[in-house]
Amino acid sequence: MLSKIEKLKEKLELKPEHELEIQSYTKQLLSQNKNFYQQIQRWGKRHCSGYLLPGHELLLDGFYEAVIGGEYQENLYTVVYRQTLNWYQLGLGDTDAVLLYNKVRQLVTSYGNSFGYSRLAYLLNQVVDLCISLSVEVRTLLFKMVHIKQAAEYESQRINQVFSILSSNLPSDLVKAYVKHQSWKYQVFALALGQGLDTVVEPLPIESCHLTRWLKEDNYRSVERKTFDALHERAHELSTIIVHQAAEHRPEQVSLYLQEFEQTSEELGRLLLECLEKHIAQMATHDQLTKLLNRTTLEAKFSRERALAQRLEQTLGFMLIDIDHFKKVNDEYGHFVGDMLLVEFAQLLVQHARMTDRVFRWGGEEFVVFGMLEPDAAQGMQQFAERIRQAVEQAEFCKQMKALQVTVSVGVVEFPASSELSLQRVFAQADTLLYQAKQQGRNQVQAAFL
Ligand SMILES: Nc1nc2c(ncn2[C@@H]2O[C@H](COP(=O)(O)OP(=O)(O)OP(=O)(O)O)[C@@H](O)[C@H]2O)c(=O)[nH]1
Repeated sequence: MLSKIEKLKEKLELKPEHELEIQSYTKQLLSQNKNFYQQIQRWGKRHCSGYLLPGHELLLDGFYEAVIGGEYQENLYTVVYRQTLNWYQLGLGDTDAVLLYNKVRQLVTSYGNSFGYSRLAYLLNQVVDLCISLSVEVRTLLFKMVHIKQAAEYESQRINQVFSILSSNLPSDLVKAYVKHQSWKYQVFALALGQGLDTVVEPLPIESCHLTRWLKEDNYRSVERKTFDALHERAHELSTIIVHQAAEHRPEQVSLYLQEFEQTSEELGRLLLECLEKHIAQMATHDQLTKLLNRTTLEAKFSRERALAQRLEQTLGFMLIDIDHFKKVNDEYGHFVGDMLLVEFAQLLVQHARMTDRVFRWGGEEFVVFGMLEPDAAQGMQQFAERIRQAVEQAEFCKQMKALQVTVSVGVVEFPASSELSLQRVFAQADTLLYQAKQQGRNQVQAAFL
């Protein structure tokens, strides 16, 4: 595929043999006068001095070498880019740029003619046409980049605001990754736009990316990792290329890679958003510490389970479990150990529960388990509660820190689903039984059939 500069050269009929011709003239001139680039630069500055603002370079170093040197590949694009950027920063508009290029046109014409090379003057005029076309391209690109940079800045502010409201509920590494990604992007645009930055823009190394860290600890496994990792790696690869190209002032390359970067990050963003939605939905229905269902879902699950049990003419079992003297654990070993114990305790409950049982964290150190009983298992829930009581009694918790042993008190209620008992009623009964268990010395199960 032809590059933009190749296409422009074709349009302007600047052929490879013309470039060779210019090169051979330049060689001749250079052999006659070693300082001729500096000379023409001084000459140019004199001619264009009317446009010169104090302290500002109007025609950059390297510009004449690029124009007169005869090599019109990527380097000319880079030089014209820097030149256009320079004018853009000085506030010169399109008309000023054309006027300046006309000065350059006069300059190269008289330069060619003064050496008696009218053919060179003609060819260099084509090069000036090429520079003007490139400059127009660059200006269009600059406007586009300014626009995208503003959009990225705005997006970054918006994300910061939204996240500062939500962040206490969102995974902080994920939030940091989003914000870092956005601010990196507009810094790259700033770099490509030649704007001075307080800090050096570095590519984003994948190893230190917050997203990588978050993904490692993603408890929800909600992202399809193979696709996600490939996209994520490509985004970081692109960031290295883009920073490099931006520092080298290659706008065509920057915009090309940024386009791919945008597509990649949009796709990444889409996958992450899906994942966040799942996460937020999860937060509404699950306890964040133990990952068990929370009390807000208890009512709905209870009604559903009771309706199913009614259809099947089954008996339901409901138990309320409370860890004995849990306050002591917190007081003696701190909340961190207390939390760890709660997590391990929840895992123990899940391990012992049947597939059909529902396990909830009611709050604090209280848990609820309910489910249908096996048709022929009389007092099934009571036996199950007893098994749990024994398992807890024998278990050691928080082994990494300090092996702890605890006991539980349990209130168990069993009732036929047809009795249409409300959750409140069942819960109150289980709570009374739990209270009795505590009163009678803890580490025991109290049960009733309603
Ligand atoms: N670490 C930790 N502690 C919690 C959490 N939720 C509640 N607690 C603590 O659990 C303790 C419950 O104490 P109490 O209600 O007095 O009950 P207890 O010490 O277990 O005594 P009994 O129930 O009478 O055997 C309080 O100290 C709460 O601060 C939690 O999420 N993490």
